[in-house]
Amino acid sequence: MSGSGSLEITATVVDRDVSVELAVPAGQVVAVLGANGAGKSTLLGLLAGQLRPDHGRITVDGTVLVDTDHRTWVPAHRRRIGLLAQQALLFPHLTAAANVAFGPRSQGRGRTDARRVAEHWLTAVDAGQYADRTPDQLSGGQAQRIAIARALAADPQVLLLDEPMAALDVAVAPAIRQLLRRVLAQTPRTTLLVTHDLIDALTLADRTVVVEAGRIVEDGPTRSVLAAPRSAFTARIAGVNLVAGTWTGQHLITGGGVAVHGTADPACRPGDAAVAVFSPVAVAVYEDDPGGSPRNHLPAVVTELEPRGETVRVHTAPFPGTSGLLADITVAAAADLHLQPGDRVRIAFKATAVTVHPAAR
Ligand SMILES: Nc1ncnc2c1ncn2[C@@H]1O[C@H](COP(=O)(O)OP(=O)(O)OP(=O)(O)O)[C@@H](O)[C@H]1O
Repeated sequence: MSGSGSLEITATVVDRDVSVELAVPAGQVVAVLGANGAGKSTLLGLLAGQLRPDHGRITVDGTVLVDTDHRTWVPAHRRRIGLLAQQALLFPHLTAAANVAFGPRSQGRGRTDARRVAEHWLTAVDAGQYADRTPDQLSGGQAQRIAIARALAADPQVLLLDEPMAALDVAVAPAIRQLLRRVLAQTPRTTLLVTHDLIDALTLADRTVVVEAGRIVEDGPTRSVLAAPRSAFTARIAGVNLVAGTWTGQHLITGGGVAVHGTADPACRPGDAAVAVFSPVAVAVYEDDPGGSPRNHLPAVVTELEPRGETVRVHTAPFPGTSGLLADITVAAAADLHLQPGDRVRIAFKATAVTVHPAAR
């Protein structure tokens, strides 16, 4: 299998007011975040060949797929770009195995060879037992596994995932997320993942771009974008506390030796890079050691007090593993503590308010 390719796109779609420019090195997984109507699907549609830009150029590994200046247009079926949508969209009359073998067959592989590729990917997505079922005999989660196998069996240079967990039952989504994480780690593949879910971005993506009103307005390592949001959209979904470290089996430990206790995603294994996520609302601020000793309490230095209506957001100084923690406390509590930037405080948060997730590479 030849694997992934580097991607470059510059494109404008005038009537949608979308104008994007993005370069993705081979093998990188990029989360694409943005509000409804921001232009995420338009970006995927341009790459998949469902939509023509008014102006633009798209290349994969230097091969030109679209170039409006030279009237170059490679149709969707001749691009090695796989698209996985919210719905599995399997061919209803074909078995799961035949659905997965479809890509290799249409690329000219023989029946036996295509069948072998299909078996490999069905096993990779833990769906070997469904090989002979037709889509009407599969649950939503099972069908999405088959759709992932079908997308990967075609060995795309670029994989486009359009909210692949959004249509699934909340109970099934974590298993599919874990599966995507596993298959993307086994064979690095240039991937664009459209999602509304912070945890998808944190656990699957090396890099996050945020689209707002048809433009890419933020671009950077996922944790930095989420920890220091600059656009209104990211501020709404992010503004969370993130602490990066290593999962020991009992807790997360930062590079500086700070332990954070929380509920770990079952995919976390001892020794793995991990990230603890918790809301500023769950964080309390004390002058001294809090009594009753919540599991997590740390020394911190106040850097900024940000009034937010009924609450005050307390920003604290960075330490290894985090760009600084946030605490949302009441105005009365902030007044009682006489908080000032530069104050040394203790911050505390319950382990039950913290979730720990495997971190993207
Ligand atoms: N088929 C279409 N024809 C014309 N305009 C469209 C079409 N689809 C989307 N648009 C417009 O293009 C802009 C970008 O929409 P797009 O669907 O790419 O956003 P999105 O970020 O994917 O949103 P969502 O999260 O709701 O899927 C919006 O202004 C939208 O109204």
